[in-house]
Amino acid sequence: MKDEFAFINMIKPREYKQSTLVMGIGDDAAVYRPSKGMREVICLDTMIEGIHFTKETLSPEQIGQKALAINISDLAAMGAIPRYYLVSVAIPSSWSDTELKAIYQGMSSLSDRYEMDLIGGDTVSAKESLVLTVTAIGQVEEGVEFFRSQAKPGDTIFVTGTIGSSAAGLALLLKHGRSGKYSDSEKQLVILHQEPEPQVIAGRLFASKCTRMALNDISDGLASESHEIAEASGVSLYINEESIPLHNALLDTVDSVSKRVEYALNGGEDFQLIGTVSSTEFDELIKDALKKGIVLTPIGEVREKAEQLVYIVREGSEEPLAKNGYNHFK
Ligand SMILES: Nc1ncnc2c1ncn2[C@@H]1O[C@H](COP(=O)(O)OP(=O)(O)O)[C@@H](O)[C@H]1O
Ligand SMILES: Cc1ncc(C[n+]2csc(CCOP(=O)(O)OP(=O)(O)O)c2C)c(N)n1
Ligand SMILES: [Mg+2]
Ligand SMILES: [Mg+2]
Ligand SMILES: [Mg+2]
Repeated sequence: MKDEFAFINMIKPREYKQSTLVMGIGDDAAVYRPSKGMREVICLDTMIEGIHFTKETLSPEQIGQKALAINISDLAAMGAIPRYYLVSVAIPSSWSDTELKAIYQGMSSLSDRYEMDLIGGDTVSAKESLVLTVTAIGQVEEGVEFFRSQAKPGDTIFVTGTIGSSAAGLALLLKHGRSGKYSDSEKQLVILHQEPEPQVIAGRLFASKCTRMALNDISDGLASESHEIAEASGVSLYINEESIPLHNALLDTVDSVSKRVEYALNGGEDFQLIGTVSSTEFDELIKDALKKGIVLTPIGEVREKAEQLVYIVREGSEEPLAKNGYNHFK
């Protein structure tokens, strides 16, 4: 990196997509007009070299794409429409201009698909690891409140898509690296780790159909996210182990049933959504989702608060499920 300002000039968008933008990159701060009847939704997640990725697990494009995707995923879990994002990058000398450009290309290819604009950020040097922080801004209609605290006894617990693939893909990448030789199924798992698709269409469908829903995106694993819902709502969640949807590629690749379940419950980074909603609404929702190509799977039910927050139901017997999963300081 020769010059901070030349870098900013290089990554600066040539044009913006959002009509509410007043000032993008190039002033002290960005300015946009809020939209009537909508609430602003804002979140931030960081990815650090060595913790969230290495040069062996993700390509530079994938690092950028994933850093934005995990933030869009948090917006999706609030039912929001993605609009804007800001990027902070701390760059060590071990990263070339070409790699950095590719990181931004990864972000912009994803943001193009969601019509999001890059409207600001920060560029600093770092000693050892690359640190990439994305702030994402979205909007949701007044009244849509998909908070973790909204689960009620009798609700159906569901997930979008399949769970556990990302962790299985990561295990492969940590062993063989990005240029390892993979079977077709293994390759699918690797891609699911590297290029998660945030569930915006599902979030927006829920926002259009549901009045009350507890919703969370799965970054730390099903066990951890279900604990967050149970805790915030003051209820207990009962999850049927056999109902957890697994990708065919996971079934093909991992023989051990307990390993598959371990990936799904504690692996994390699937960036699918876990929700709870009244069972009558769920019956309608599952059909509406399918019309949009989204598969919702019921995986259990919410009950009155019991001794433990989350139970796993295996062959009819209920056992407490530990809040194991990704935890930065454990
Ligand atoms: N260092 C921090 N300072 C302020 N708020 C934080 C910090 N870290 C996390 N949070 C907030 O704590 C909540 C939970 O964070 P986190 O578990 O990272 O959420 P998620 O899994 O959805 O990304 C969020 O509201 C987040 O904004
Ligand atoms: C090299 C490498 N090692 C381990 C992991 C696994 N991993 C890192 S962070 C994480 C959980 C999600 O990250 P976090 O910062 O907790 O996101 P948040 O919950 O805030 O959305 C997982 C499963 C990885 N992706 N890459
Ligand atoms: Mg976070
Ligand atoms: Mg997150
Ligand atoms: Mg986390």
